[in-house]
Amino acid sequence: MSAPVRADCHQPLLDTLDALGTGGLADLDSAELERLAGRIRAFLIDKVGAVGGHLGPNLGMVELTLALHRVFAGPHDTLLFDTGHQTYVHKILTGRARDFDGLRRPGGLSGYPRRAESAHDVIENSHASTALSYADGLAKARRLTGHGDRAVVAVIGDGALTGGLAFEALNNIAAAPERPVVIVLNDNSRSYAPTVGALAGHLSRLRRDGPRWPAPSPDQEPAPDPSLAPGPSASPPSPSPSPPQSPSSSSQSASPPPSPPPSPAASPPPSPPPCPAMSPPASPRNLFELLGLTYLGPVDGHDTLAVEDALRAARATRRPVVVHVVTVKGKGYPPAERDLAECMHAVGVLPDPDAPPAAVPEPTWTEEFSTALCALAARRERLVAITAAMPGPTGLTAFARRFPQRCFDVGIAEQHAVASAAGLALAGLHPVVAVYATFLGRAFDQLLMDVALHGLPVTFVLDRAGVTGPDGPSHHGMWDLSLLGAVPGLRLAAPRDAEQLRLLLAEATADDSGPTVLRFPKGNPGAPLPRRRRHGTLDLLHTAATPRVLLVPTGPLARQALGAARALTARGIGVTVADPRWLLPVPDELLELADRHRLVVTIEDNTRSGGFGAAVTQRLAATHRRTPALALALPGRFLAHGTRAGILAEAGLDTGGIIRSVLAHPALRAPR
Ligand SMILES: Cc1ncc(C[n+]2csc(CCOP(=O)(O)OP(=O)(O)O)c2C)c(N)n1
Ligand SMILES: CC(=O)[C@@H](O)[C@H](O)COP(=O)(O)O
Ligand SMILES: [Mg+2]
Repeated sequence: MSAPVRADCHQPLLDTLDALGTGGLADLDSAELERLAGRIRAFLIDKVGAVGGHLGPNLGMVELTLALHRVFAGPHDTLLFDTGHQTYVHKILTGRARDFDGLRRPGGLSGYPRRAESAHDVIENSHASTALSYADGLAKARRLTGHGDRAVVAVIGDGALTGGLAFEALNNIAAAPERPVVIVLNDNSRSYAPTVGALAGHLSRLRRDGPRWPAPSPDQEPAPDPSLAPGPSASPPSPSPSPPQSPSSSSQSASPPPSPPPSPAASPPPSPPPCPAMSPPASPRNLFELLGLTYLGPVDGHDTLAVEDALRAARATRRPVVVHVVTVKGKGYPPAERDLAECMHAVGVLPDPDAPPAAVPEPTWTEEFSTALCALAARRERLVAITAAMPGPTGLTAFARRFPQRCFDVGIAEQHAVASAAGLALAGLHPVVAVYATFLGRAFDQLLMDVALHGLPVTFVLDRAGVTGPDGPSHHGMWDLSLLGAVPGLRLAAPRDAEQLRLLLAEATADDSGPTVLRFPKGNPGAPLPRRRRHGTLDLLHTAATPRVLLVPTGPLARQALGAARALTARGIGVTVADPRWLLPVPDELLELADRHRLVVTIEDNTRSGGFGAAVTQRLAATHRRTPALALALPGRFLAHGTRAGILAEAGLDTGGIIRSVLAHPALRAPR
């Protein structure tokens, strides 16, 4: 899969990586490590800036990942990365530097770990807060299968640690002191925005007041906490290195673990220095020690050797241990470090500073939602909004600024977001839960049993519904219609353009009968799609004197349906395009309209199984209607990363695909 390497400024890095071969990384000295880190950082800025991706998170991971690969030898040892968006350096160190020109592009390098790319990659799911659970399972398996020598290491961000699943795992990991797990907490004090909640406060105090690893000498000032930086600055102070610390608890020397076999990325690490086996201190100093975990840190995450020292000590404890690593998101790239909103968490192609300013882009679906919600909230005081650590990406930033008391960021905690929305609704408010469609799956039980069971008025706004594209299989929002179609009392709408988004949001937030849902994709709504006329609750966008085919698109796929309708009409086939607006439950008028056509074609960017088309087919059958129905949908498999347009076309959901599917249907060949 390696792309042809451009003879470019990164050749020294590529040469260094080639020379490292099997395990040379561990042999580099401090100066060589610093030079390598600088080259990797420049590589990331250049390559990610050219194609887009998670620049901020990965700039913060350079030294930490170098230390990880110097101490642990994958794939014999297992390195798990929570969420996985911060694994570009891991990929560079495991032989994939030459593939970065194709990062997140069709057929190119995934932006997340991918087992097909490397034996060093494990968790492909980009949904946060799962890595500690994998680690718990792996540690149990290693013990049962006699592979206790293979380290289990889980890197989790401070944001992902706010997810409930992470605490479920901690509860289990900490209960088994005999099962070693190395938990590396990558604490940059941010999710997208600054991480919220009591845990964030606790970590902030640990960064500021906690013991350090290594402990500062008596004459050394404690390292400043980058998250406490006063404000925009050229480069928030990174935690300064501090000298080694002897652990606080009673200590006896522990025999160093056997050296693991070499891996392509790292030579067998030198046997760690003898290090005291640690047990929880008599007086726990933090949440982790209260649970019985060994805690090492905070350690300066940009001092490779200090991190390495802490990781070796952690490995030597042979216990479940947390290594608290303090990093700076966007480290080493001032535009990212100065981006106080999101530290360039996820960027598109960075603009060429010498190029003329680009034209003002048209509003996105997210921006249209943001504007519409603020307008409604100004009139309806009962409206409150909830986000799971994504105020910016879900369009709640403006709302939070205008109505700070009515906007709640609960951290990466979708289940809590939905259950707390039930609480807000019980008290007479109307919560709007803004969440990516793919992440709602995590809170389906709360939606079903805490909101719908009680018939509570909560509106879910699902951004990134359908095919998202570059973020790969666990980011496409392609299951919500299947899941939500099963929820009693739930109403779901899909706006086809910005005007419908405004109208449907107003209708949804005015409905207090139970849960309502709006779904729209990533990208821009495009030009308005006016209706020709109403038909009951349906908007007819295209009509025919002698209609034969009824096209029923979901939301913005109306644009593709209209293109197909015009082409089919030109071939003498009468086509009606009906936009139901409210897709679920399937409107009765749609069934009646079907009676007047030879074929009903539903078009949805949801998986075929249990989607909108399945619901229409079910209702046609249940009402004894004979009009054949054809469901055009996404295939029932995980879809690799690519472009949104390319994936939709491959699924036959573009104009040409719709035309081909209609013409191929036998109902069109039957006598008129
Ligand atoms: C369940 C879930 N909700 C939301 C997201 C979107 N998301 C991706 S990365 C991220 C922030 C992660 O913060 P942290 O774990 O601290 O990692 P960092 O980016 O700071 O390295 C979020 C909210 C997700 N991937 N999964
Ligand atoms: C890793 C993660 O879940 C998000 O950062 C995701 O990459 C956002 O993608 P968008 O570009 O669609 O906001
Ligand atoms: Mg973070």
